[in-house]
Amino acid sequence: MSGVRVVVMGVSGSGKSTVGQLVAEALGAGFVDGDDLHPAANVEKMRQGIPLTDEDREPWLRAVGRTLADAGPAGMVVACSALKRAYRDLIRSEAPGTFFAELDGGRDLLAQRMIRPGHFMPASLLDSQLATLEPLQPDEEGVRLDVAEPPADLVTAIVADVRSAVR
Ligand SMILES: Nc1ncnc2c1ncn2[C@@H]1O[C@H](COP(=O)(O)OP(=O)(O)OP(=O)(O)O)[C@@H](O)[C@H]1O
Ligand SMILES: O=C(O)[C@H](O)[C@@H](O)[C@H](O)[C@H](O)CO
Repeated sequence: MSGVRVVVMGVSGSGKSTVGQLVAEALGAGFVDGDDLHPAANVEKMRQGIPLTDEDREPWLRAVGRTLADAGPAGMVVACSALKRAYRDLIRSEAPGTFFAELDGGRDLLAQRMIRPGHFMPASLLDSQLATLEPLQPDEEGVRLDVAEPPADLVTAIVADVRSAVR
């Protein structure tokens, strides 16, 4: 039997790695940071300040979906931007039933949170991330939350929603 499948999604700096890890701990599930599944060429492109294309993201999204699908009974949480509806459809095609927790915030707050010494993602890519983002739609299983809230509150809300969705 497969366990819960959760993607914590949002643009760069929205907190998906931070919150995703805590959600995984709270659910007793595994955690993978989607950034670790990117082909090296994608990371290099982002480091150079060049936005990824749909074609760049396709193999990566499949890897995200397979990571969710291959999880054991404990389940899996993946932090993945999953910016477009089509990207989430691709993930769901590999891992049906995936729950998406979207972290949304205003541009200024996100820009502040992208200032992380040593991180490959330059803050200059925030506008293309926001332009690409297609928020979760009403027919998609998931929840949208405001990243101005403290991580612990976001985790409590996501865990409650995931539990009621899989019940
Ligand atoms: N809810 C929050 N409240 C305050 N600070 C937060 C919150 N969530 C994340 N942060 C901080 O914001 C920064 C960005 O968070 P994080 O790296 O988790 O984002 P991300 O979406 O995974 O970004 P990326 O995809 O670019 O790696 C980090 O310094 C993190 O500690
Ligand atoms: O789809 C994308 O453009 C990428 O996944 C980015 O969102 C980054 O990987 C991530 O946010 C790193 O900071």
